[in-house]
Amino acid sequence: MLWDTIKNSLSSSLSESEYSLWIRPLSCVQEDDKTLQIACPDRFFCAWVKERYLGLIESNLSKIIDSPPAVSLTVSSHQPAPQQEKNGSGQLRLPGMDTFKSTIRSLHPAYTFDQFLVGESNMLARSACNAIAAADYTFGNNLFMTSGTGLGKSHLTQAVVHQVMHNAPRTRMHYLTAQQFSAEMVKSIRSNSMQQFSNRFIHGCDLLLVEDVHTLAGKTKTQEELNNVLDYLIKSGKRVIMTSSIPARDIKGLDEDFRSRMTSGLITDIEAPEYKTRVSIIRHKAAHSNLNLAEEHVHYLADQLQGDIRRIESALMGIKAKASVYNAPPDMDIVRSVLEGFGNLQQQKQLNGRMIRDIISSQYRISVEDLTSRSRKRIVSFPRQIAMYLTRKYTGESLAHIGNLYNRDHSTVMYAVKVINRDIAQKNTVRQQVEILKDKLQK
Ligand SMILES: Nc1ncnc2c1ncn2[C@@H]1O[C@H](COP(=O)(O)OP(=O)(O)OP(=O)(O)O)[C@@H](O)[C@H]1O
Repeated sequence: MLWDTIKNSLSSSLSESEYSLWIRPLSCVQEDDKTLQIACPDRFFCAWVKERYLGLIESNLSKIIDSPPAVSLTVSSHQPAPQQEKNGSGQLRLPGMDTFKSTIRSLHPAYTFDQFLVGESNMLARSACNAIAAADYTFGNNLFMTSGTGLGKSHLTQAVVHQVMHNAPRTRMHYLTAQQFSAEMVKSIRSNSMQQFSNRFIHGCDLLLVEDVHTLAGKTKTQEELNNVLDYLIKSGKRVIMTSSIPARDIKGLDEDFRSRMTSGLITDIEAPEYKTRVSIIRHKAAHSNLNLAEEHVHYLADQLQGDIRRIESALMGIKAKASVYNAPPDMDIVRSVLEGFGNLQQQKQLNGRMIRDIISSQYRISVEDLTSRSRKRIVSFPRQIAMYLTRKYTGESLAHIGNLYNRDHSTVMYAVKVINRDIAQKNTVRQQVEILKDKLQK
């Protein structure tokens, strides 16, 4: 009862997506007239709810009860049971019917949800993948995930495969790259077995995961075939995840029908991890490889290595190797000498929020005072939103930090990023302006 009342009031104070994402999956395991025990689906979820929503839940509870609120969060002890055939395939198999086995390209054993560090930059992608793995349709049944290189697309995609193999081993999964799909299709055409090829993906698939779909640019026949497969799978409620290093709207040489089908579900962009997440990634990866790094080194690396997480991994390997050659714990000299090998550090370091603010100020001929003022005039608010969007995209600065540069809070930055993303998708003028500014920043 208490929990229902609190949920009702949260549903009116939070946005629909926030409510569905973070509150709906919670369940109340115990309540009396002054305490609530709430179960979250997993550890990550628990930590997130604790940080973001526990205060809100407690303040709602204190409005209903007289004593100080006592809310505890636990991880649900109810692990999803391995899915049965019915959940896995969505169809019963009759004797004699083709059983279509899964095809799974090789998996990295560490690309699991547990090993994936979460921050604002990848939170939505992680939650959506988790939902798809659990056959939970909160985010729909198909997902298009984009990011720059080394930001976790393959890691998350493989985490889904690992989890499904563990929890619902009878699910018929096809996990492959777009190039592999294309090569297999060509082989089938040559061997006159296109019908079997189509059947395997259309009738023998509960979960399709295709990586690097941007490589299909210009491959008309493969696009046509994959389009048919997607059409069937999406309409029949099967699950699909696709990844691309380029946003779908920017992939050249794509059939428009195919582009629109690929992006008919949730589109999520993983951004470069913000400073706090980089620190967690460095700590986690160092601990995993038995590398003892002082906090000073962790923060130095987080400051220097923005973007591509492979660079962090490579730096840690280098530090470990050098430390073992010198038979000494890593010190700042070792850390620095390893980073010297990462050529464009300097360039990355130069690009920061202040610099972007100055560029926007000169491009739009608006003073920094106006950009940081309370003015909501379009002539000021639009460049400000563009500046926030570009800072988010091209630096690892946190939402709060970017907000500070403009005397705003983190939610204003989130809103700006959302508005500009939407405008880029819908308005040519905005897309062109952003392209021109991106060029300037890259120079
Ligand atoms: N959030 C994260 N937490 C921990 N490790 C991560 C995270 N994101 C990425 N990584 C690690 O970074 C490396 C690169 O990630 P991944 O291969 O998934 O990137 P990608 O986006 O698929 O890149 P590409 O587009 O180049 O294929 C992997 O070793 C992965 O484990």
